[in-house]
This record gives sequence, structure tokens and C-alpha cells, in this order.
Amino acid sequence: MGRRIAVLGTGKMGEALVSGLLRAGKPVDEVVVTARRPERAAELAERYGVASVGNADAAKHADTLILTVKPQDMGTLLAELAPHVPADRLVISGAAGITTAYVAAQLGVEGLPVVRVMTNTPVLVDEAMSAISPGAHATEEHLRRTEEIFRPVGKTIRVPESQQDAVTALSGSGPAYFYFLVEAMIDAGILLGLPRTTAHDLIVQSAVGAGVMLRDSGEHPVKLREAVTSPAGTTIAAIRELERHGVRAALLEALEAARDRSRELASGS
Ligand SMILES: NC(=O)C1=CN([C@@H]2O[C@H](COP(=O)(O)OP(=O)(O)OC[C@H]3O[C@@H](n4cnc5c(N)ncnc54)[C@H](OP(=O)(O)O)[C@@H]3O)[C@@H](O)[C@H]2O)C=CC1
Ligand SMILES: O=C(O)[C@@H]1CCC=N1
Repeated sequence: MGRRIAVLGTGKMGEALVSGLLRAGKPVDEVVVTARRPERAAELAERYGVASVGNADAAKHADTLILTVKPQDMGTLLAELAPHVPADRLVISGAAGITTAYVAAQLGVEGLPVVRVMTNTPVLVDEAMSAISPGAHATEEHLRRTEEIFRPVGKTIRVPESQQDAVTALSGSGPAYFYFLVEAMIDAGILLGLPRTTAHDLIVQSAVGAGVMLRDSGEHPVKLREAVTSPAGTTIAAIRELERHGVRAALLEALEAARDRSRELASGS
């Protein structure tokens, strides 16, 4: 039998990870989940065939514990787990703001390896960006085990833990900024008199095309934008308005606010 993985607090991110693990070929009897509500446990069992256990049982019987509760629920979960976590477990925390030092201190297990990961919802389509940081007692082997879990669902990168709040602002929250832009651009299509479905299809395919070019062309985004922007053309007319309304400055401040909020979450607020 391979290593058993428990996902503790299986909400949106936890479920996305479970689905990714199973898509990647992890046998279903090597994955367990925990949930706070019985109806949620039943839902996960029905969708994926995964067994649902209590948090303490998960800690006792799984080799790797992936914590996917909200930052505000982390203290309660760790207090519940503390008496049951042997020192040979790998604990992976996926919560914004929560440090590996906090997890280790709350669990109170000497030498416990803790790894912090910030992933994002494209886990659901195997296009996640997962940034991985070792805590004090996490070794190369623990990082590799963490990468084995997250690589099948997208890209992974190793970053120092000191960068995790910034990473959370960029790629953790990042998909939401793109959805926000797409939503606003579809509204603009309505303003210009297009049917909503037409506006939706035009913008979504433009977003997909732009995303693939950003990833695959190797070109800097400025070059790609310049290639669209004809002299005295339509694009520069739009860009003048974006600059006039301070969209670039708004993005700088927005991501700074997200970084600051991630820092605040570290104190459980
Ligand atoms: N959503 C996102 O895009 C991203 C989220 N994250 C991080 O992932 C974590 C989860 O976020 P998300 O999935 O959106 O949140 P959800 O609220 O969807 O998931 C958290 C789940 O944990 C359950 N839960 C809470 N306490 C316990 C407990 N003691 N025992 C068992 N289950 C418990 C909740 O139960 P109940 O259903 O009863 O509330 C809920 O189902 C957060 O820490 C967030 O920072 C990271 C990257 C991206
Ligand atoms: O909004 C949040 O706090 C979480 C963390 C990153 C994305 N969603």
C-alpha cells in the first residue's frame, strides 16, 4: 500500500485536491477526508468514493495530513489534532497566512515536518500554480512528497516562506482578478449592444488565447500587447482610458492589500 493521504477540512480547495489526487491515479483507498458536517462527508463519499473519518483518526492513520480549513478555523483544528499527531507525519498546510511555525507550535510535536503550500482553484482543471515552502523540520524528501501531490494538478514552484504572503496575493487570489476583468469586459459588451452570450464567448476565448500565448510564446507581456496595439488604432484608444482611470495603480494597490490581508490572517483575525 502507498502512502495514505488525509485531506482535513474538505471544502472547495480540499475537494479540488481530492479530485486531482484521484485523477492522477492515487487509489481511492489511500485517500481519506474529514469534514465538519455529516452531509458534507456524505456528499464527498458519493462523488468520489472516499472514506470520511474524524480528524483524530486521520492524524493517526494517514502518513500525510493536508490541512485545508480556513485560516480562522486553523486554531481549532490544530488543537483537536495535537494529541494525535505522531512525529513521523508530514503536515501540509494550504491556508492563507498561516505559518509553518504556527502549525508546528500548535501541534507541539518536536521535529514535526510542516510544509506550507499556496495553490489556487485551477487545481480543478490541472492548471494550478502551487508555491511550496519548507518549515523548519521539512527536508528535501518532504518537499518532493509535497510536489508529488501538487504536480499532477498543475505547476509547482519552491519559494522561501517569507514570500508566501506575496504569493497568496498574486497566484492564490490571482484567478479571481481575471474573473473580475472578464466579468467587467462582458458587461462592456452589453454596453456596446452585443447579446450576453456573444459577449461571453468573445471574451472567454480571448482570455484563453491570451493565457496560452502568455504561457507558451516565451514573449514578455509588453511585446504581446504591443503586437495588438496598432498606430492610431482601437487598442491604444482603450489603453489610454485604462491608464487615465489608474487601472495599473489600482492593481498595484489591490495586490498590496491582498498581501497585507494574508499577513493579518496569520494572527487568526
Ligand atoms: N478558495 C481559494 O481560491 C483558495 C483557498 N486557499 C486556502 O484554502 C483553505 C480553504 O479554503 P476554501 O476551500 O475556499 O474554504 P471552504 O470553507 O470551502 O473549506 C473549508 C472546509 O473546512 C471545513 N472545516 C472547518 N473546520 C473544520 C474542522 N475542525 N474539521 C473538519 N472540517 C472543518 C469547513 O466545513 P463547513 O463546510 O462546515 O464550513 C469547510 O468545508 C483556506 O485556508 C484558504 O486560505 C488557498 C488557495 C486558494
Ligand atoms: O481569499 C482568500 O483568502 C483565499 C486565499 C487565496 C485565495 N483565496
